Amino acid sequence: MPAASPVTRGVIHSRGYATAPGGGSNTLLYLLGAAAVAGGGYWYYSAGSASNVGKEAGTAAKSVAQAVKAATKFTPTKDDYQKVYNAIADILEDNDYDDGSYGPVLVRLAWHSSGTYDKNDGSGGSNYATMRFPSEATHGANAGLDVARAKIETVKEKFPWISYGDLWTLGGVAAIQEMQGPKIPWRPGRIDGYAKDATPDGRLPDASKVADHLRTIFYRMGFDDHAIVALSGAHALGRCHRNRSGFDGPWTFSPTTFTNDFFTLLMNDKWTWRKWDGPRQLQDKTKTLMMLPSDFALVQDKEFKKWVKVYAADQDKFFADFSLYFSELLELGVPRAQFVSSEPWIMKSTEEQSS
Ligand code: HEM
Repeated sequence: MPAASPVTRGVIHSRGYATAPGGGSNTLLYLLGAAAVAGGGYWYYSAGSASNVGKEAGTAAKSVAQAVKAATKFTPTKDDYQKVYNAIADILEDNDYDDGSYGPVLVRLAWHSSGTYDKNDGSGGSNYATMRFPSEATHGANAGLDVARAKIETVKEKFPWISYGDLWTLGGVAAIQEMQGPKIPWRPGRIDGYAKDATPDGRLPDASKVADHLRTIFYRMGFDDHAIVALSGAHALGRCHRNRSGFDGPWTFSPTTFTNDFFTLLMNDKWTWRKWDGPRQLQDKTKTLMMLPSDFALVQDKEFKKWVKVYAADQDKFFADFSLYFSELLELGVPRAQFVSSEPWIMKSTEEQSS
């Protein structure tokens, strides 16, 4: 257990919003407050996807009215969040998309919406779902995540009371669990912020860079070397897309199942630089799989490599550590007081529910 994780538990980075979304008198107060500024601002209940940016004040006021009505009537319970989880699980599989699942790109959405956190000033993180705003959605690192946001918007339509921050992070949780990964402790409480909360470009890692850069980026979030390696194991899932990052191909032969294959392949395969017209990346001997320069840095750096070896040899250990760090990642930037529960919840997988 990576008990010494540096992401300090219990630190509250309050940004001045005293509300628990989805219910209670705090929420109502917040809603009414927001109604007062609806003309000028963004509203956490309204459909705040990037395409809606700049909607008329009248629409915002209408959304506010609906939200006030909803909030006075409805306080979501854990069961309600489980229903959202199930609805996300329902939209994952699609044989016409990539390797047959939206799971990997939803994991990437959850990670990119959280990994903007800066522990030095408490800005960024999953709280305000600021990737809804063009100023953040257009960051190079977020290329392609419009696909994930549009897909999960179909769930938001069914459960309009959930905040985008909660929805996107729950999307990552559901995707990992449904793709046979570990349980990811999660709890709701994020609220949707405003365009002014959007983070500057450059907070997410650059795949063409190596160990020093990874440390700069992840230490800023409050993570350590151990966490960097564990979290990178998510690259067992999904693939790179030429029209998104410029890189190309999957990391493993089972990109829709969560495994420790990223580490076993990294340790045991022979990786050579691919000769092509794209950005520098490595390929395996079958020329099917790829590694990014930043992935390869994990076996070039002695400290990182220690953990790569551990995870290549022990999938259970990887699952346990990944679960802890991913759960922490998804809570970055959220004031403790906002969470509706003092402890994270374990959401049931669809498999468990059917057995
Ligand atoms: C360590 C630094 C990291 C770098 C430099 C990096 C870089 C990238 C790049 C370039 C892509 C390809 C995007 C595309 O072309 O579609 C990608 C995809 C992905 N990343 Fe990372 N990543 C990092 C860490 C993480 C972490 C911490 C997670 C989650 C815990 C993660 C999860 C994913 C997933 C699941 C995909 C596949 C998305 C898809 O199939 O559409 N990555 N990453």
